Amino acid sequence: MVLAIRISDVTKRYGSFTAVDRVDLAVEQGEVFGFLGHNGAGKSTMINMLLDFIRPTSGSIEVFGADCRTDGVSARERMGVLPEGYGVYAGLTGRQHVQFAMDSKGVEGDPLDVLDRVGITDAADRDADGYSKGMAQRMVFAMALVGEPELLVLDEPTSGLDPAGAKAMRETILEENERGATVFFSSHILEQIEAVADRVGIMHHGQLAAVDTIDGLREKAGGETKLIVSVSDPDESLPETVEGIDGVESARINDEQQVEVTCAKHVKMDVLLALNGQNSEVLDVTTEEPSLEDLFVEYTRGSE
Ligand SMILES: Nc1ncnc2c1ncn2[C@@H]1O[C@H](COP(=O)(O)OP(=O)(O)OP(=O)(O)O)[C@@H](O)[C@H]1O
Repeated sequence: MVLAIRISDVTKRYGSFTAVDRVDLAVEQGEVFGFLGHNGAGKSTMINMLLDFIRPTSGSIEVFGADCRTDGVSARERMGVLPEGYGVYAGLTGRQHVQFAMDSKGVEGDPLDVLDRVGITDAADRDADGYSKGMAQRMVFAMALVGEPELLVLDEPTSGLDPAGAKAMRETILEENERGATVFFSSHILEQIEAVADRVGIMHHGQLAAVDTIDGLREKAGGETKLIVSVSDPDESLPETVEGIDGVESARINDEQQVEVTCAKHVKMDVLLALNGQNSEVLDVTTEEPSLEDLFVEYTRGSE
């Protein structure tokens, strides 16, 4: 199958400053791909090259096999776009904005249906220039949804949205994906990406520091897990009992008198057996996987 996006050895320099540094990335059709990075990591620069708003210094980008530079029109026809720093046309209502998107894509229908999906039908006939940031963001998202695009490219789609708006946006992203759309979206908000993305790319200082599924990133970041074990007799010597096991990084008694053990996933049973074998009995166990935030810190640590 043709890839939805193929980014090949792309670099973007501004004078002597390298904003995007030799990025290679392939996004399959049907994926929700999250593009994660701190402010200034190079996410928007990469997305703007994908949209042919700016040109790479070197390398190439294809969307559904069409080169973004030489065949940008056929690439753009299949995309719905929520760019960073979009403009709202003063004097046009939300309904007229969506109608404009429909006309330019040759799509029939009622703009209100699309505005309804983003929750701003009440404001459909108000001048969009007076919209709040979140409302304008929703309207531009509605414009991106017009015509059931095969690829949605969304730059920080949840910025400016309240929590309910961000949740609705995530649900719409998943609905779009279910109908078959590929979604490529950037964010510096980890939870937004963790909630919907099949795979994640972490940008750091212009480079793609890691690309994987969230589970895969967890594995690569050490595959460690935290066990929180309630025992019948939480003796101070219990941590020492498990600390000697190969694969255990640390163990301690926490404030709730539980034994907290950070260890490789494959030694979980050894830890439990050791805790059960002494003068105490294991009563309950919970595990905590590292969050995407932990992984993000792990991948970007030490090179600030
Ligand atoms: N036109 C430009 N001229 C010079 N430097 C630029 C230009 N555009 C972007 N940069 C620099 O490139 C780097 C990457 O910027 P970019 O906007 O891609 O980051 P980002 O990851 O999208 O950040 P944010 O989350 O803040 O939007 C930044 O250091 C930025 O200052």
